[in-house]
Amino acid sequence: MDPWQMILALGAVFAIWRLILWLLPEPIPALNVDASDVLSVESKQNEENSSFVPGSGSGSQADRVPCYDPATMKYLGSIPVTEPNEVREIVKRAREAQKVWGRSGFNQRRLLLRVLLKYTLEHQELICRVSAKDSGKTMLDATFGEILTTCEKISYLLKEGERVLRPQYRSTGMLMIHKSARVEYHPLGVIGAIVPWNYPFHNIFNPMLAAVFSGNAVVIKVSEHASWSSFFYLRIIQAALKAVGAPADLVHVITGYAETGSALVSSVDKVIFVGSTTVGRKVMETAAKTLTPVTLELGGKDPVIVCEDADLSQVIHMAVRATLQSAGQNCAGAERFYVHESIHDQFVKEIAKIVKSVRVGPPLEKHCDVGAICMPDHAEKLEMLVTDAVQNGAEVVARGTIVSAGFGTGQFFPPTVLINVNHSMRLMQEEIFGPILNIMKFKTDEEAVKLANDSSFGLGSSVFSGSKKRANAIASKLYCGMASINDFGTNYLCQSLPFGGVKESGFGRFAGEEGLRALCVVKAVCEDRIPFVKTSVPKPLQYPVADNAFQFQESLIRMLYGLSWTAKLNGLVDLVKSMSSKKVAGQEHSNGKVE
Ligand SMILES: NC(=O)c1ccc[n+]([C@@H]2O[C@H](COP(=O)([O-])OP(=O)(O)OC[C@H]3O[C@@H](n4cnc5c(N)ncnc54)[C@H](O)[C@@H]3O)[C@@H](O)[C@H]2O)c1
Repeated sequence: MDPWQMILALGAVFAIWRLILWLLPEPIPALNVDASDVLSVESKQNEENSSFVPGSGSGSQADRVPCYDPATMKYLGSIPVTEPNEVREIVKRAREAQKVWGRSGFNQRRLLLRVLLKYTLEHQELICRVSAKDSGKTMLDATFGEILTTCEKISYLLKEGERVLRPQYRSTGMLMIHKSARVEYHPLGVIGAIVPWNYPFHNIFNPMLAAVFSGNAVVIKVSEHASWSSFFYLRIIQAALKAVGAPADLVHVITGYAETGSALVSSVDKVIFVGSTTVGRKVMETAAKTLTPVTLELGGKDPVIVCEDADLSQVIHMAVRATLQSAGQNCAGAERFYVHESIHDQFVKEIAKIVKSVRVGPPLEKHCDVGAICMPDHAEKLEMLVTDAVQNGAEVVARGTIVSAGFGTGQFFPPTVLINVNHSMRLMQEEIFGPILNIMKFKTDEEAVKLANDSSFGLGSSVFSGSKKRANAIASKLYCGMASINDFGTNYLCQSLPFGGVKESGFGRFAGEEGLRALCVVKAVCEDRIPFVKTSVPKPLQYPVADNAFQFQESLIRMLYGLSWTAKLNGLVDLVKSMSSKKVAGQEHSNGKVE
């Protein structure tokens, strides 16, 4: 065999080996996560059957967070509050862990995500059941908001995360043509995430996945209204960290109230706050003291515009899911429907028919379409908003049925359809966060845009029309962070897209390239591109500067930025002249005297 044949044969063996490696699935460790505490709650509850009365009874002290199932009001136990000094200690530990993790390669980070994906896929039912117990949602709502969203996020990070975080080369322009310019994305350090209760699993996994993939540590403050599930979900993450050899202190979950959240804001390198506008303002105030950067993902009042040429058979079902998913407790839920007057009655009739058939109740005990309202007293607030609207001229055209009798004393609100609403009503101004479908008529596209923009929020939006051109034209005029054309909420399932709002819906973006890079120190780096070519200070500009230094600089600027070739040429001629001038290089000043 001659040397060339040898090289070719070796090349072929190597290529086949790589192909086999590529075809064989990478072994992914299976996790052994202890779920005995969350699983045993049900049998314990059946024995004790203890109901929880908010503000009283076991575990309602300030140093414990009482937990209960909002669909049955059965007591689940209590979780200790993380005190501010403990928060600072936890952040310190996370900081040490991050120093190690920050040096990890993308292969290890991807393996961590694959391990988590495998566990999630194999334990969908358990994860959803635990979430349903803690937040009162149905298993179906949990598969959408907890599992589907999390799997999509992992899938995006696996496919595109490394590309997004790799150094990005930028143009230099004529002036710096001898340079190479790039942006590097380095981990910020410790990310603090303060999250609400509406999706207990996803709200922990969402910031955690992005933070650890970008090389950060993360400390997540969960809501006092969904703390019970958090330690089980944390155990999944801890088991995954261990399986891939990552530091145990990389991810923490803390529990408690405002004081705990405040302590986190002032200890970390960046805060992702997901919650109400009122608390978002407080978080920003605290962050201002330490100049901690914040991303605020706040409330919404998303409009849905339905034009007369829309496919009604599609829109109807979309509209109901957009309002009833998780009993309407979604930041980007449909809160205002603007329907063209020519199809208004038909739209209302079909929506009303569906909503009348909807059953509301404890989702783990009875077959229901809609689960509980998580926050105590919120069902009463929803009823009060409906009453206020009716007193001001609105009409209730349909309500769902509560089927909870005999199955618990949970917090339920029947899905409600209202027409004849207007913007003077509280229900069209405030974030509802419940299963209420408000429908208003519009005549022209301009009117629809005006109505949709008449809100203090600006998170998501939807436009339905048979004409894509028309729908896009309307969507482009909406002042908000996200728009779905002929669909609802799909932006969040395209994890390549940034998620976030304007006005009282907050600022900064989560998800997508923007969200991932927002967890990084964005470092601009400039270096020589051509070997042996360096920047040197031209003679006239060296200290002590020449008398004609200004003329030199002025000619240079004209040469570089002149608006025509003749102007550039003129600049060049003057530049050469100024260089050859006798007054170059501060010769008159060389004795150091001022003349
Ligand atoms: N835009 C989004 O991505 C998004 C997603 C989900 C929910 N939300 C919004 O969340 C709200 C519902 O959730 P919620 O009722 O749990 O919100 P919330 O604002 O009452 O609480 C959110 C979190 O902030 C903590 N907190 C309270 N006071 C604090 C303080 N002073 N400093 C620091 N942290 C503090 C809470 O303990 C909780 O963990 C709705 O307005 C909804 O629109 C927004």
